[in-house]
Amino acid sequence: MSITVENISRRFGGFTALDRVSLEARRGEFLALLGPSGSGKTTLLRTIAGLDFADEGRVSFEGQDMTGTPAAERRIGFVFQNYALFRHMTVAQNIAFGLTVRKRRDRPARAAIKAKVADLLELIQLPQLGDRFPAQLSGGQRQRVALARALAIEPRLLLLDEPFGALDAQVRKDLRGWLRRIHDETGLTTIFVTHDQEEALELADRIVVMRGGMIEQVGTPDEVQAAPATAFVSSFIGETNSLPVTRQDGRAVIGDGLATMADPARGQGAGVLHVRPHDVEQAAPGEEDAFPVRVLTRRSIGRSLRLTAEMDGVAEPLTFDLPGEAPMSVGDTILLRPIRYRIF
Ligand SMILES: Nc1ncnc2c1ncn2[C@@H]1O[C@H](COP(=O)(O)OP(=O)(O)OP(=O)(O)O)[C@@H](O)[C@H]1O
Repeated sequence: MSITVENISRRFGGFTALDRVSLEARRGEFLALLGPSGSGKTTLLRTIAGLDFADEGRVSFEGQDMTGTPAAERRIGFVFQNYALFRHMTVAQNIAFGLTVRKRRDRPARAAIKAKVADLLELIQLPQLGDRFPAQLSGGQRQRVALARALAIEPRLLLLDEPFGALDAQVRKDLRGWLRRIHDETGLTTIFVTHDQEEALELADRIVVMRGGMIEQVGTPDEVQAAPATAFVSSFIGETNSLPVTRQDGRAVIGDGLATMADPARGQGAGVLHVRPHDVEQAAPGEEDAFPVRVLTRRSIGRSLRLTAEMDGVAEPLTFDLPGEAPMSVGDTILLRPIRYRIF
C-alpha cells in the first residue's frame, strides 16, 4: 500500500512539532524516519497511524483520504519500543490477540487463528515458544513476538517506533537483518523510526532525514551519504569535517585565507565546506586546490592511517584517513586535497 502525507502540521500549544511535512511511501517500500531527538519522527508516525491527528494537512492510503479515520480502522500493525506484551497471556495468546478481540462476525474460526499463530511463530523463528509467558523470554524474543502480534491482523502497513531501542547492540544487529527479511517476505510497506543512522542505512530503501519538525532530505542510503542536500544531513549522517569558508566568484576561501577551493555551485558570502575523513589525498607542496593542516595525532587502523589535525582559522579539530604508508609525523604540516567535498 502506498502512503501519502501532504502538508501535515502539528502544534502542541505554541510549539510546532511538524511543519508542513509532505512525504510518500511507495508500495512495498521500507522507509526509515531518522533524526535527532525531538525532530518530530514519532509525531509523524503517530499521525500516519491515526493515533494523533494533524492540525492541517492530509494523510491518504493508496489515494484514499484517511485523515479523520481512527487507528482501529486503518489496518496498521504497530511495534513500539515500550509496547509491552500482555504479561498474563502466553506468547500464542499475545499473537492471536488482535484476531480474538474482533467482533464475532469478523473473527476467524478458532482453528484458523491457531494455524495463523503457528505460521507467525515459524516466521519469527520461535516455533517452540508459543506456550511461554513474556517474562520467560529475552528482550529480543519479546520484540519478535510483538512483531508477530502486529502481523497477525494482516496489516496493510507496518509502523515501528524504535522497536530495538531497549536492546543491546548485538541483538539489535541480529534483529535488523531479520526485520528486513520479514519485510521482504510479506511485501508490506514499512515505516521505521530510529535515531540510529547505522540502523537506517542498513535497513531502509529510503531514509527521511528530519530536523525541527521538517524534512531535510529523502533519499536512498547512498544518496543521503554521497549527496547530502543540506549541511545538517552531511554532518548528521557519517563523519564530516566542517571548514568555514567565504565564497566568491566560484572560489571558496578556507579559514583565514590559507587556501582556496573551487566552488562549482558559485555561492556568495559565508559558507561551510564539508569533507569526509576518507575523501582526501595528500598533495605535494605547491599543488593547487589543497589545504594545509598540522598533524596532531596519528594512529594506524587496519591498512589506513587516522589523523587528527588542526588548521589556522578553523576552531574544530579535524579528522582524516590516509593510506597507511603516508609519510608524516606528529607536528608536520601537510597538504591535503579533497577528492570529494560539498559547500553549503
Ligand atoms: N503530546 C505532546 N504535548 C506536547 N509536546 C509534544 C507532545 N508530543 C510531542 N511533543 C513535542 O514535539 C516534539 C517532537 O516530538 P517527537 O516525539 O515527534 O520527536 P522524536 O523525533 O520522535 O523524538 P525522540 O527520538 O526523542 O522520540 C518534541 O519537542 C516533543 O516534546
